[in-house]
Amino acid sequence: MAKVTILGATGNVGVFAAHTVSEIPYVSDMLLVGRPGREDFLAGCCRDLSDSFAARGTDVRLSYSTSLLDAKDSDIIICTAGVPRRPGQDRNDLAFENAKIVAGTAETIGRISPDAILFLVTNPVDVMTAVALKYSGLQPRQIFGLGTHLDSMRLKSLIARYFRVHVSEVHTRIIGEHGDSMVPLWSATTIGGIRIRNLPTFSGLPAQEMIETVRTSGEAIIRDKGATVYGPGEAIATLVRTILRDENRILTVSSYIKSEIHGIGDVCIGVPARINRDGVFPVPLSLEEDEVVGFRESVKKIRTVTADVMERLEEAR
Ligand SMILES: NC(=O)C1=CN([C@@H]2O[C@H](COP(=O)(O)OP(=O)(O)OC[C@H]3O[C@@H](n4cnc5c(N)ncnc54)[C@H](O)[C@@H]3O)[C@@H](O)[C@H]2O)C=CC1
Ligand SMILES: O=C([O-])CC(=O)C(=O)O
Repeated sequence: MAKVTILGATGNVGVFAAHTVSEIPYVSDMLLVGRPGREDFLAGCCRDLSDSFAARGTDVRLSYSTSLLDAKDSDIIICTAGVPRRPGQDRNDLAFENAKIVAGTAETIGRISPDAILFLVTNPVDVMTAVALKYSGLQPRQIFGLGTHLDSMRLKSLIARYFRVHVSEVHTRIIGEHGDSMVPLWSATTIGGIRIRNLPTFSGLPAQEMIETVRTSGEAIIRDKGATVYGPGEAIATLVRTILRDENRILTVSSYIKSEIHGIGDVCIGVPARINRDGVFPVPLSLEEDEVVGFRESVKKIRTVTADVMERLEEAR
């Protein structure tokens, strides 16, 4: 049984993640952490969630706090704390402001919960994963970000609809930045176990259009309804379940790579990783030529933003 803590629990993503994560049978304790001044909202969330537990027969000890120190002894800490982008902004525009929040948070977590797995959702998520890794002092296997998992799910859904098959028949991945430079792996995309490129209908697939839809998906949802909630909330629960049930699933998350992909490394970025109770382990893989080129570009971009943020953080401290 496990204790899961959600930081930023008064936010759009945090509130819904509390609901999805509480459904996982291995979760015995859930702590919602918000900022001082938000006690009434947090208390209300706990009461509201408890009602849903009664309705569905869930047995989770639920509590809230405005002190990060109560996250002590957590098995998994999910960080959704930070500012979201507004319409017209890029995720990278949030980098420094959110890095300040994540760096301080990670330092405390490294001290009070050295065995925890720290799961970053805050954007820009690849950069936040690197900041958390540096400031927490935890092992790379203990730190990961939602990365391109949600993008991969968005593409999976578009492909399933195009071919009129159940989503479970589609396997696909997007690697690289959770952002504009993301790279779809058509070489690793299958439908019913058959490589998508071997299907006669592949030639008619509007691949570029699909990727553009995925790239702009978050922006479009934010423009229309203010925040992306259900997609990230369910994706968060999938990852928490994978860890707690020790499933060894291979999901595409932001993780520190040394040189696993064509010798490219020393960066936190979206890559396929084996995920289990011990954490997150990037899977070495070979890509096709055009995919390597795209991945290198994406790594270069993330490295630049990360280096800039790290430098500014050091100056500000
Ligand atoms: N990686 C991904 O796929 C996704 C990432 N996100 C990111 O998650 C983050 C949260 O998004 P929303 O819940 O929509 O935002 P929100 O504004 O609804 O909630 C933000 C939460 O962070 C807390 N917070 C803000 N500033 C803080 C500070 N200085 N110290 C401590 N806590 C602070 C707020 O109190 C609130 O609980 C954003 O950075 C957003 O871009 C959101 C959706 C998907
Ligand atoms: O687009 C955003 O800012 C939120 C996010 O990362 C997503 O839903 O993919």
